[in-house]
Amino acid sequence: LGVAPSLPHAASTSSRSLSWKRSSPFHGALPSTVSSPSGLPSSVVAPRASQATGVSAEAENLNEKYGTEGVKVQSGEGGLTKVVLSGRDGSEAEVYLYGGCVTSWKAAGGKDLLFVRPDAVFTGKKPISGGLPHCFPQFGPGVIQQHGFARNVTWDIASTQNDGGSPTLVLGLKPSDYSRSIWNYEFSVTFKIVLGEKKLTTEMVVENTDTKSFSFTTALHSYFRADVSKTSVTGLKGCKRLDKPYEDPANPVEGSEDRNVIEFPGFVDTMYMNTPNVLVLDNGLGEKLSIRNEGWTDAVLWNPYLTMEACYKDFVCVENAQLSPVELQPGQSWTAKQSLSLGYMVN
Ligand SMILES: O=P(O)(O)OC[C@H]1O[C@H](O)[C@H](O)[C@@H](O)[C@@H]1O
Repeated sequence: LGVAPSLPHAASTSSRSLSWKRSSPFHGALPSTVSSPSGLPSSVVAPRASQATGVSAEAENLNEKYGTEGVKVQSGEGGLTKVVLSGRDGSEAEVYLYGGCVTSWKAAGGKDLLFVRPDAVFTGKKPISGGLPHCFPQFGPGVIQQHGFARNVTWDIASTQNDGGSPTLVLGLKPSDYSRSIWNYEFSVTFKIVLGEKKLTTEMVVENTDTKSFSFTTALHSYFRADVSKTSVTGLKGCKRLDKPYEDPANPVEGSEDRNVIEFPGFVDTMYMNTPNVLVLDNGLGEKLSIRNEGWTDAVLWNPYLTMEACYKDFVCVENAQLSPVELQPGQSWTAKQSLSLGYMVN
């Protein structure tokens, strides 16, 4: 980011608490010594589309195997494979296998409720910055790369279905040489995405398939389209908060949230602990979303303000998170659900 702009803070602060390492040798793009997350040369990460159809053979094969009513596998941006979910009512969602990332969700007749940053790249070499990216097995900086590796590996399609008109996609993530080189555990993660009427639900299950225990933190780093000058989040009053100041992110400042309605007048990077099951996001564009969770214990609000001058006005991140480490013994699993519902449309 070069020189840090001087930023006003939305956060009020009291005492200092946690201290951790922000920089990581893996931050951002993949390390050059690793050929690709799958262990393949990086040139084959993004499948080439056939010149005749514009659809990669991989997408065609997957579509043959998994395509069903309202679930189609296609070539997306950069030739990366995506799954398009289409509801009978006209709603739609898009999910990239790279990162297991939901990049778009539109209710019938509406605009996208999610946001993909203009600097997002679809090369299969860098996480997709936008939509609902995974932070697993680590949220934020720490002993491994920022936000873990799940957002920069290609997930598999485990199954698809359409029950009662709700297109459903289940993705799976298993260990690879790449993941073991970073985090040497055997695990299975599934991520189920169900498109409903004015509703998008996800369910993440992490299972320890190793013979030793492991612990992890995680988050759904959800980017919502917004007019940040009119955006607010409610539901966090009374929660313990940890603010990461832009100038000193390694030293989050502890406090308690006293606002019922939280706005975004400046740089915001705040972790909230033990949050309630429902937060409400008013995106300032005439839409209210309820963000319901089961199993996610915490939440994060983020807006980069002038550090991303080109787009900060157009989105906020409201992230369901599990910030205190979950320890799983062999055979144990952890489940967390998120349900996004469109409350009403003014326009
Ligand atoms: O740029 P990324 O690695 O995607 O991370 C973007 C942001 O994610 C989270 O919200 C963190 O709390 C921030 O500190 C971080 O800057």
